[in-house]
Amino acid sequence: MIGVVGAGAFGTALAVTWARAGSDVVLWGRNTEAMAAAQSLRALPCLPGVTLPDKIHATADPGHLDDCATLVLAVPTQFLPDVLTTLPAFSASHIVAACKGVDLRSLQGPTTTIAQAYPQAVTAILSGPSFATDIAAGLPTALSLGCENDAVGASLQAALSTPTIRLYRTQDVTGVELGGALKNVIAIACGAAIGAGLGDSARAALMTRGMAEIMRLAAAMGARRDTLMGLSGLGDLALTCASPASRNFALGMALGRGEPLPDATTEGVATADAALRLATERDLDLPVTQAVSGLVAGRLTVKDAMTDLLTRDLKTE
Ligand SMILES: NC(=O)c1ccc[n+]([C@@H]2O[C@H](COP(=O)([O-])OP(=O)(O)OC[C@H]3O[C@@H](n4cnc5c(N)ncnc54)[C@H](O)[C@@H]3O)[C@@H](O)[C@H]2O)c1
Ligand SMILES: O=P(O)(O)OC[C@H](O)CO
Repeated sequence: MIGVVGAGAFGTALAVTWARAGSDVVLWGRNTEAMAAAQSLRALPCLPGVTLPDKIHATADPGHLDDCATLVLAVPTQFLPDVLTTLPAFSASHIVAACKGVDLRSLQGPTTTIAQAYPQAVTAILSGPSFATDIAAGLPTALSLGCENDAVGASLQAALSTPTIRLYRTQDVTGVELGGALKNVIAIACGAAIGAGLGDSARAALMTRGMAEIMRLAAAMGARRDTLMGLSGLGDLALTCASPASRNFALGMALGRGEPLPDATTEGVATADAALRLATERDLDLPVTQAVSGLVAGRLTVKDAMTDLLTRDLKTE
């Protein structure tokens, strides 16, 4: 049985696809009334029009997660430590993070946070280009599964792949985590460029230089280059920087149009500052990330940010 913690858009979409593929799934959300309604109406408002298969048990009672050998945590990264301390201890042997961010307080990726709470469990990270709505609609998706323990990684890869979700496996957990987290920051930059009318060429430049920043920081933290050139990295960057369906890209577009910050809990907002701190500790320069940090905090306008980026010293590629 698979336990999914977090009945938001992504957790629900994953639960739906695994249930459709034949797994029994416990879908846990913190709101008792909302989860009782989900269990009886077989739907959740975060995924309109999607019917919860019978194999999903929607609940707000964490006791129902006790029998799950595998737990998948699909909550926003900045809330993960709270979720882990609020919930009772579980006996799950495998815990998979499905979050895309770096915790701003600890500067840790989700698997490290989980491993501290559950030292007995093997942790893994599931990330890659995927909109919850696409997964729930049964559209084809390919994701990266990062797990240091390759035997457990292989069993999770088999258990969590479905006819519509294909998982690729790697032991490079850091690379998968950082690829998914840092692409959100670059998506905000690209959205801002498009929202401000700076054009597709500017977006391509930001994607490319943003990818260089992702590689620079990730390599300094021990990630492998080929991981970042894979699904969680280049793949997710391509999706998120090109689609207004991305909350990070849409947030950037709003800022680019001169509107106030729409939602400070969007993953890329906190992760921009976390990435900058990680870079400062390593004496690395991340100019696009720095621009995003200034933009979301209201310290910079898009015009100022572009001027800063364009007037930097000229360099080799
Ligand atoms: N939505 C997508 O298309 C998508 C795709 C891939 C990955 N992700 C990632 O999945 C993660 C979750 O995103 P989502 O889209 O499901 O978000 P969401 O906003 O739809 O849902 C978040 C869930 O977390 C819960 N939550 C929020 N704050 C909480 C708290 N303090 N304590 C306990 N629970 C809390 C909410 O109630 C909700 O159930 C993020 O890291 C996101 O980047 C999302
Ligand atoms: O809506 P976003 O910006 O959180 O993006 C969703 C997924 O991460 C895309 O892979």
